Amino acid sequence: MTRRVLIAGNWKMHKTTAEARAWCRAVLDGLPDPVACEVAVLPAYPLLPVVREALENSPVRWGAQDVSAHEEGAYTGEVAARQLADLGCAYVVVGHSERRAYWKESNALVAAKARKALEHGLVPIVCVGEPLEVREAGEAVAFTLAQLEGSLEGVEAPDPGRLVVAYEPVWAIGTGRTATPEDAQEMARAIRDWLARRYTPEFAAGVRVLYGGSIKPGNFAEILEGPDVDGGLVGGASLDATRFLALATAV
Ligand SMILES: O=C[C@H](O)COP(=O)(O)O
Repeated sequence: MTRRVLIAGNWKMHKTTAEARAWCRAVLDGLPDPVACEVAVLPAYPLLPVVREALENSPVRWGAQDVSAHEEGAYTGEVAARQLADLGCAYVVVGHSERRAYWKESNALVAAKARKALEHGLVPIVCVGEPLEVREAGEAVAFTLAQLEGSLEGVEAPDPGRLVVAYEPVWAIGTGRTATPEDAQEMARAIRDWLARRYTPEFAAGVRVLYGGSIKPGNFAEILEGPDVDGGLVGGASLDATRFLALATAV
């Protein structure tokens, strides 16, 4: 099964509405036609209407960085999957390591968010990855697969195109230190093998597995050489439209 490379830019807590508009304009102006990969941007919630307005009817899709596990109601500060769907979101990140670390999100909560996203037609980008001490202890694969198992508890995607897994080693996020292409491929392969056991080999063959952690134009092409690595979840290098475009053209 062919899997289309996905480059998703996670802006995290950056940009104003004016900056978001300028980024969208610059990316649309610079994007090759046709573009060889799928491109998406994941802004903070308040920027979604602006991004939607700028990107509607373009090849660039958009999504959110988190979602509530609740349907709707008295949950101050939460944003519902149906609200994201209403804003035209295609994707939503769940279980980013920053949310796991700073808001103590558990695997069970991440799985509930992924299920809620799917209920509303959003594609969850389920993030997993080990901290440095786990990698140094040689336990990275076992740790990450256990995290994945918990984060996909009860998650049944209707087809493989409706689920994305992002491997983001915690020690590589925002540090300038990237996993080697071999390490990224080893983990992506292990994730796919696990998906084949948990779902079916056909399903696993269609799920996109992204790498994330200090991706930049200079290292992306070699990371993508891993046959099981299907794209990138990009933080810092997605903020600047020119650098982001350089990633899209590296594919
Ligand atoms: O979601 C994106 C990741 O956290 C990677 O961030 P980074 O590219 O700034 O290391």
